Amino acid sequence: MRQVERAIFDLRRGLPVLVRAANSDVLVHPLEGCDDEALAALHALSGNEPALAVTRHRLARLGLDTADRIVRIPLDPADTAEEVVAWASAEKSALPPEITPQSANEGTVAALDMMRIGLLIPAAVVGDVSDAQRARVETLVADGSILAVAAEQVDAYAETRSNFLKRTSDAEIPLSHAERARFVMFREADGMREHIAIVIGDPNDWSDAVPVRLHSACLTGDLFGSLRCDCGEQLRESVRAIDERGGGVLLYLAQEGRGIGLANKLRAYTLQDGGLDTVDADHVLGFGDDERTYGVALEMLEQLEIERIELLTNNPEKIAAMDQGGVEVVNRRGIYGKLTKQNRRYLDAKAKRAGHWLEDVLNGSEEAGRVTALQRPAAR
Ligand SMILES: Nc1nc2c(ncn2[C@@H]2O[C@H](COP(=O)(O)OP(=O)(O)OP(=O)(O)O)[C@@H](O)[C@H]2O)c(=O)[nH]1
Ligand SMILES: [Zn+2]
Repeated sequence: MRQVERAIFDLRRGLPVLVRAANSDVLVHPLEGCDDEALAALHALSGNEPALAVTRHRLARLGLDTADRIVRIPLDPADTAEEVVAWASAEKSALPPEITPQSANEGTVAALDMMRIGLLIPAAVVGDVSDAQRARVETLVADGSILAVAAEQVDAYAETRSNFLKRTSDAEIPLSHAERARFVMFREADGMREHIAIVIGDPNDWSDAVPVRLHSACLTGDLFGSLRCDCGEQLRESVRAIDERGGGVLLYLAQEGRGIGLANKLRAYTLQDGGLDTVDADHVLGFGDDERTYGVALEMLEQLEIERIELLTNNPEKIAAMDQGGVEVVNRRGIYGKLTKQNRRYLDAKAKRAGHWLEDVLNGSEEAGRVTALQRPAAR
């Protein structure tokens, strides 16, 4: 497991790693930091012509469909790094017609899984190690110049990494909107991410269906009051609403940018400034509509012994995730930020593309910045 974490760390630093797999060992260079020199080095060291590995979301942006999760686009020695980076992440980009994407081998799939876990753009240049180059590559692995990791270790890591949340510490933190608040900190097993449960009030006094907010981190909105989204107001209003309802829990989840990370969210914002909506911008970078999963939230609720909830959300996916995880959503409560000229397009896309219940905000009939008094049954 530690080897996988080291490999992700190297990829984040822009260094190549070797992924060992049954059919072929694969040398991987992350897209970020990929220049002509890196391309040439990968070609020379692997002994094979490199390929560009991308997700099916990215391939769709290039106008091609695939049933595979990850594909490889074969590269030619004449292709420049600039072209390769554009095929992987530029808004307007097309592959030369003679290029046909191929299924990705096991090592390549593992490589892209590491990119996603490391919150990098999910794309890489990869080269299968030839028999002629094997000894040279092994020398570099043996002397520590290149880190090697097994594809099956990556699979195991991706499946179990968020299991076994460790409760690390907690403290009373009176908040302006909820004086009786306790921050309870959890750390994922691999130590990479931390999540916080803000426990409001006394659990003994909570109503049978505990008011709960699952809040995905948004540094720009939560902390700086960005007008591009509604997160900051939703956060503060949730705290106030939970307190008003006799207490409950806000889970502050380390899922910045719907799970793509802050660096990629900023890239997505720049793409949106060029005209794309929030979902299409993520697709351009190779991500799906929403990269979040809620296993961590379910585990936190389990550790807090919460089984029945009133969920503060406008997002049907969150209700579905709780249902599937065995937490009963007895009721849903809408929670809205202010409609601004800067966030209208974002909220509109959330409603149209992801089915969020935001029609009252968008048509102006909902009082801005407040939690609604509406008691809508959970949509199932
Ligand atoms: N990728 C991406 N993420 C964004 C964008 N705008 C906001 N976000 C992120 O979207 C997430 C919003 O999270 P939440 O407030 O939990 O929720 P939601 O899915 O809108 O659902 P509810 O607020 O519960 O209705 C945060 O992680 C933000 O950082 C964007 O344009 N692109
Ligand atoms: Zn936000």
